[in-house]
Amino acid sequence: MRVLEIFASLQGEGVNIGKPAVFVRLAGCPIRCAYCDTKYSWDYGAGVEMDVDDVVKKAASLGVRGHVVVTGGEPLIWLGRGLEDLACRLRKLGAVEVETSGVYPPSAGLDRCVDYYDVSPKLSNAGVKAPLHPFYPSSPKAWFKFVVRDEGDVEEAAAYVEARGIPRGRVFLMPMAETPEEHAAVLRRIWDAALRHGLRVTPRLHIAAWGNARGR
Ligand SMILES: C[S@@+](CC[C@H](N)C(=O)[O-])C[C@H]1O[C@@H](n2cnc3c(N)ncnc32)[C@H](O)[C@@H]1O
Ligand SMILES: Nc1nc2[nH]cc(C(=O)O)c2c(=O)[nH]1
Ligand code: SF4
Ligand SMILES: [Mg+2]
Repeated sequence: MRVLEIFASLQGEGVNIGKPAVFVRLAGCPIRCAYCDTKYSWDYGAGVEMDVDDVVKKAASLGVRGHVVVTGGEPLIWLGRGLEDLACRLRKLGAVEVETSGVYPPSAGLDRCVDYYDVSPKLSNAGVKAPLHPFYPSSPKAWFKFVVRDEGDVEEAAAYVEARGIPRGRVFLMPMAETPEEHAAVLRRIWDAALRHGLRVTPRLHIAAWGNARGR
């Protein structure tokens, strides 16, 4: 598989926010959201070719235990091409969380080895067609992060959750931001709308601390 980076950091977003974790970022994404903060991951040939063995060895060598995040790009493009084996073997380091757009359902083999799906369904602010697969609203392992930049986006997220039967207790709103300044400004802009709709907000810890720096 093509691997962009393997690093240790704090999980910056979502249900596992704040946990020390090893991140494995796989290359390739066909979805191409307007706001994507990881555009360098889109190219299928980005990064370096590594076999699962080497990825697990490198991840283990960072010394962090307890939590692993597999992200991208869109990591599920690697279904049937090493992703299942990778997730199952990373589990010896800790709980496995997969960051995904939710467009592709997991295989049974992947689902066996994933502890959390951190799903980020795409609203109109992404400017792309990326329908959420119905697997996720009914998976007890799925949590949802909606990227929002203003009150209109919060309204759209609330309607989306209602329409797809996504359990509200598994939903977060997340500010669209790549700098600490934007992050604070967007939080202030969505704050009251989140309250009105009774939806939980996740900050982006790494953005607040470092901006959109690679390896953080
Ligand atoms: C780079 S994506 C990789 C995983 C997968 N492709 C996805 O979209 O969920 C990781 C997370 O970053 C979020 N994200 C990307 N760009 C962002 C931005 N500018 N502001 C806030 N969140 C962003 C995505 O929505 C997703 O939750
Ligand atoms: N600290 C940190 N937490 C993250 N959670 C999800 C990330 C991602 O890019 O998928 C990410 C990231 O890039 N950095
Ligand atoms: S699906 Fe994820 S990686 Fe792909 S463009 Fe959207 S935010 Fe970026
Ligand atoms: Mg990121």
